[in-house]
Amino acid sequence: MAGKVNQDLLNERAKCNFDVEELTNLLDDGAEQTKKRRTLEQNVLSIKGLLDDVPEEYLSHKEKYENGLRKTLLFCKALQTYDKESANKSFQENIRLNFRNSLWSAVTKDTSPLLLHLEMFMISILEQGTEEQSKYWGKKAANFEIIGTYAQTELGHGTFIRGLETRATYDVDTEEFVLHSPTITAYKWWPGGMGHTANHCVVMAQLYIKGKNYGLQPFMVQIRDLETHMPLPGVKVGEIGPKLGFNTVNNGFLGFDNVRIPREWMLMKNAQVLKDGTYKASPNSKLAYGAMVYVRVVIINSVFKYLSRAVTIAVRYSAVRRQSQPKPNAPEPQIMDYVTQQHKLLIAISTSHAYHFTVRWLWDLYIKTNKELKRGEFKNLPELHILACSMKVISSADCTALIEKCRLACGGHGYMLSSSLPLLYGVSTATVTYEGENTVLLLQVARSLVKTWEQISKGHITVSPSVVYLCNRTPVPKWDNSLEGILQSFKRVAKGKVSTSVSSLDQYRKSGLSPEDAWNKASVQLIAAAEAHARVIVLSVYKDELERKSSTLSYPLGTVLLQLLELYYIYWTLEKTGDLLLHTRLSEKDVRDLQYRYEELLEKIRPNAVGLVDAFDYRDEILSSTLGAYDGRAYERLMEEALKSPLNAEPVNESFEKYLKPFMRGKL
Ligand SMILES: CCCCCCCCCCCCCCCCCCCCCC(=O)SCCNC(=O)CCNC(=O)[C@H](O)C(C)(C)COP(=O)(O)OP(=O)(O)OC[C@H]1O[C@@H](n2cnc3c(N)ncnc32)[C@H](O)[C@@H]1OP(=O)(O)O
Ligand SMILES: Cc1cc2nc3c(=O)[nH]c(=O)nc-3n(C[C@H](O)[C@H](O)[C@H](O)COP(=O)(O)OP(=O)(O)OC[C@H]3O[C@@H](n4cnc5c(N)ncnc54)[C@H](O)[C@@H]3O)c2cc1C
Repeated sequence: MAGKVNQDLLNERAKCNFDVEELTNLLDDGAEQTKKRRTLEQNVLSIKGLLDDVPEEYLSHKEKYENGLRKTLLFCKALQTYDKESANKSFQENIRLNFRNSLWSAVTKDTSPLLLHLEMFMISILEQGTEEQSKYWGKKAANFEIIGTYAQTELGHGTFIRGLETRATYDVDTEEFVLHSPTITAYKWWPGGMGHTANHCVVMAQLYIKGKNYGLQPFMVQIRDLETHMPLPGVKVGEIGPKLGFNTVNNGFLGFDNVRIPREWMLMKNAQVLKDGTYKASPNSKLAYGAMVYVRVVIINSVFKYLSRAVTIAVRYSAVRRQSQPKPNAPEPQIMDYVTQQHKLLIAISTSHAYHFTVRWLWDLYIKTNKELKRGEFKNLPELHILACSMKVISSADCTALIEKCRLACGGHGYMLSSSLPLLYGVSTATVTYEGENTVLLLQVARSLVKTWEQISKGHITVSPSVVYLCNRTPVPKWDNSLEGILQSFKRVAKGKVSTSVSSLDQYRKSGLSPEDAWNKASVQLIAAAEAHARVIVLSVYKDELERKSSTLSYPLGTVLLQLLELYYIYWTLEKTGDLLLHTRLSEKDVRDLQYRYEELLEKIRPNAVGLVDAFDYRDEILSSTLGAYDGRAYERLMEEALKSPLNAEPVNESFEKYLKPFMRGKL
């Protein structure tokens, strides 16, 4: 819909006092990347049939899947044509390069039935397979000769993976594994693309050799015929039905009735089963969980991008929306001028930046640790696991909550599917649950913090870099309002929470509770300690990484980015006042000062709000929102979308004659 740009948005853009392009380049990791991304977007999005004519919402469940798959495949083809550079790069190099790429979401808004193929299936092959297996399966998967998914969760168990029931029993005589689902609860449940898309999957199953259980291992299993796509004998496969989101992802169920696969189809980079049934253990049993660590890292990237899209929509809409008349005879203000609105939205911009920096830092750590694992060094694996858990939890929880805030900030129109905000919430809130439910992952983090605390108490002071602050024995200093001072205070809070939860745990143990019951009883405190630890990491990485970049930034951009960082720090200080009052020397006066500083920052950042979201540089096709388009013509777009409703195709719906009229006449 080409048209004049809304005057309020033009005014906002004129007010912006930094170079939007400079920020876009920073977020893209360089001007060259911005250029490449834009060219790719332009080329791909001009392909016919990639974007929907009829909004997806009006399609049936079945049609949504079919349409989602059709578009995904067109999209993959388009990438093969226009993204030749990626084809020559490794899977992991591409992940880093595509960190900024949200192009796929213009095409498959509610994600794609190939999502699991492209993410977990690929990474499992590359990280869990031997060199030979990785080459063989990796090539087939990359060329889409086979389509796969990752089948771990079962109807009965998702979190507790040691409790999974699917069995892979080794038959020495035939040198095969027999895959079997002994009960209904052993059915795989949830894998994306499993329903009707995948013909292969990596199945996590309990390995049995001569009656002995060797724990969970990954197996490549073909589930459908490559020619007819019919399920293979012994395979029961289907789709699990409509969900809050992910309705085009084709999540499925899968059961096995004694399905045989060759011995070589166990992914044997870590643990191995020899022909005669000899089991060679993995050097570290947790290496089988590697695909989960990887996905926890990339989730941070996806979730903050969902947030940056939501806040782009909400800020642009808040610039064009006018409401109420606080000053008599004055025009209605833009809702963005209400400080409560700024309070809702500006934190969403700084949170997007916080996770932008965090995920890059964590990805580099992931790559470094992975290289060490390849050399047989495992010492940094626990630290990576705990950081991935902490950051997955806090990013998914924060971003999802803020996306909902963005939706609410758009009032009634934010409730329209055409705003894209409900959809963004749907895909984002899934990240709170998948790849390790957040509470459960916080308990993993707490387990590690408690162990570290106990080691420190026993005098062992060589601890991982991220928890060094737990060793701090200095007395609590006077409150310091600088960013460094605030960071140190958050460390005091985390340390205090770890300390009190460990002493509660001890007390419960001493009172006669078993270690497990004591743990359960203290678990509310434990997850609060874990969350406080996660907050410390984000605060410190955001600050460190921005400061590292600051010498390369122009003064105006450096200033606005620093304001956003400060806003983030003060927002969380005010959110956590109770904790800070308990564990630091924060006073009532300090809180009042911080509140004023916060209000001052909102005022300073306000004129740049539209510039800041423009810098995320989402094309209208990617935002796909009636409220958030670049030209700000929200009302025209809302009307245009409403007219697409099939109900509006005829002035009188047949239900009038059938039901309403007889009912009105008392004849129904
Ligand atoms: C072309 C078109 C366009 C297409 C689009 C293009 C793409 C565009 C991109 C779009 C964006 C999308 C983004 C990607 C999304 C992908 C989708 C994913 C979907 C979701 C997939 C899933 O959802 S898939 C299932 C995940 N399901 C879990 O996630 C289970 C959680 N449950 C556990 O994970 C374990 O159950 C749990 C709790 C650890 C306990 O495990 P457990 O009982 O065995 O362990 P214990 O607690 O006993 O702990 C024993 C010791 O192991 C240590 N440890 C534990 N785990 C460890 C580990 N991983 N590494 C190292 N160490 C580990 C621990 O720290 C202890 O260490 P220590 O002894 O020293 O203390
Ligand atoms: C959209 C979506 C896509 C998914 N895709 C895939 C996929 O492709 N492949 C795949 O294998 N799986 C997939 N999953 C499954 C996902 O990984 C699991 O749902 C997730 O790990 C949570 O497990 P659960 O469903 O068993 O929840 P549960 O563990 O049953 O959680 C229910 C509640 O119990 C609590 N709880 C559980 N254990 C504990 C504990 N030890 N201590 C305290 N509280 C506890 C949780 O906090 C939660 O409140 C997907 C899920 C979703 C929603």
